Amino acid sequence: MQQTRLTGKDVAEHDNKESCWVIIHGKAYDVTEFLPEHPGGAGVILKHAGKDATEAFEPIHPPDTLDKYLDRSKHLGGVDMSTVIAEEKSFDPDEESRQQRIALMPPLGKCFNLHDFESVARQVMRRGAWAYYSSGADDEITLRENHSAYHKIWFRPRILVDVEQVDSSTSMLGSKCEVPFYVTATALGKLGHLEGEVVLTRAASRHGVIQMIPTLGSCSFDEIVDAKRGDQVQWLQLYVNQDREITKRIVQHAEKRGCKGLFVTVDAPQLGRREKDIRTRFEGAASDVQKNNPGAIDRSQGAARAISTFIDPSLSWKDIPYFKSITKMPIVLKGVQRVEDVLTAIEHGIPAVVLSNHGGRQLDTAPSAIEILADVMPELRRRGLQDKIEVYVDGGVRRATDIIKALCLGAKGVGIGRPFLYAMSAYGEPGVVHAMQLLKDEFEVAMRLIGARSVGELGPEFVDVRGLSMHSVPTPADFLSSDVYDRLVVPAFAVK
Ligand SMILES: Cc1cc2c(cc1C)[n+](S(=O)(=O)[O-])c1c(=O)[nH]c(=O)nc-1n2C[C@H](O)[C@H](O)[C@H](O)COP(=O)(O)O
Repeated sequence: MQQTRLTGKDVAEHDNKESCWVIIHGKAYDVTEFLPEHPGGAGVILKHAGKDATEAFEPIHPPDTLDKYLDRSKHLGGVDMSTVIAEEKSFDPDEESRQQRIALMPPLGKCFNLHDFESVARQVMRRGAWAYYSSGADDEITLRENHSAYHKIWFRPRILVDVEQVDSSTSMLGSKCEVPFYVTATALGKLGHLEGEVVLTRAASRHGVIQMIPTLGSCSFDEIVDAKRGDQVQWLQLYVNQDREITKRIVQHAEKRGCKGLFVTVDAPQLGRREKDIRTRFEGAASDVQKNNPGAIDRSQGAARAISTFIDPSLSWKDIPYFKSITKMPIVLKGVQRVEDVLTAIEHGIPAVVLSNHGGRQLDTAPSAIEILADVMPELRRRGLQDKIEVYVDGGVRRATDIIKALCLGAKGVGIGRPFLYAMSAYGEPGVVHAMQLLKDEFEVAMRLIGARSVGELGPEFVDVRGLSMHSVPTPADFLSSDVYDRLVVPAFAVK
């Protein structure tokens, strides 16, 4: 018997803290009891109480979230959407000018490097989305050091080597790949593009690039795996949940779906304070709540805090045997930041680490990954341990020369985050495909010019790192990346 469908009026009657219903994708849900548990605070839900909340829900939560985490008794059934009164969209001058910029944006062919995508994305993305993607922690010193550290390394090019054939292929975690870089895990892909992470999946498959699937994707894990083509390699990035049963379920499902590596993020017992994200979200959420309820400012500390309260801060070396007991996938520690921890990882039988500071989004004034790499590899060689572990780096990689410097210093591969997000947000899948092609083209030229024919030929003799550990030394003016850098701001005064 056809279940009677609710009307918009039925739902609209439940528009408060005592009884809060919302509509998501044409179905009604009673989220009253969930309000105090919502990581993003009750305010963001109450703003949509009694209404269609699909637009706000979409970029932050994979479609299967409610099926997975909201008790079935709270699923109220379908809503006759013809009876739902669409919310009046108040005039948003920001959105108006954003649409004008989109109409005037440069064609994709005018993007010649990864910075170009950052520059365009900053103009055409919604403010909150840009803030979430671009932000680093605190003063964003590490965010900027990640890229400028590469400018403290100089090449020692070799001449009169036959470089007619250049081969960029390599292997990472035992998987063959066309290029020595991969798409690293970045959350909330639908903030930048309606389709979210599957755009990165499809683009990566075009170039034989490995994709690391984020725990906090906007797309569900299965949507991202279903989007892969052929024998495309995917890894899983894991934020460890305080509920180890949930973690076990996620990991074993990823292994069953063919993931070739488990990247446990270890630099985020709590997500960092990214003030651009907080400032944008705070303005959005708090101003409304403050107006009608000054006492209860919405405490959503930006999207980052809103999505990460499940992460287990008690994670420690003691948990390594647990991970080995629940999966056969190689276990990689992502976010290692000192030599001693690489050595401890080897002692625990960990096959690979990612030297990373989370793109400068966690501990500000943590060193760049490339600087740590320059410490780690000589120490591993000194102890005869260089073949015991694969070392990856990520953070601030914007040129193929950055990738080559990392390979020369002993990295097995390089993760890239924001550039592919910006390319996706500004130009969709064609943008990401173009960004990857630009990197490939740059790689071929740079390899020829330093006199190397394959990734295997690269070594420390090709680089001079004497300037790397001097933090105060001014690096050459890097106009392109400083021009696209979105400076931090201070609180704005009201306009009379
Ligand atoms: C840019 C970005 C990075 C995130 C990211 C989201 C964004 C928008 N998120 S976050 O929401 O929690 O911070 C993740 C994440 O889900 N998990 C993770 O391990 N790293 C996350 N990272 C870090 C990422 O995996 C790389 O370490 C970092 O992006 C490399 O720096 P670049 O962006 O400069 O390439």
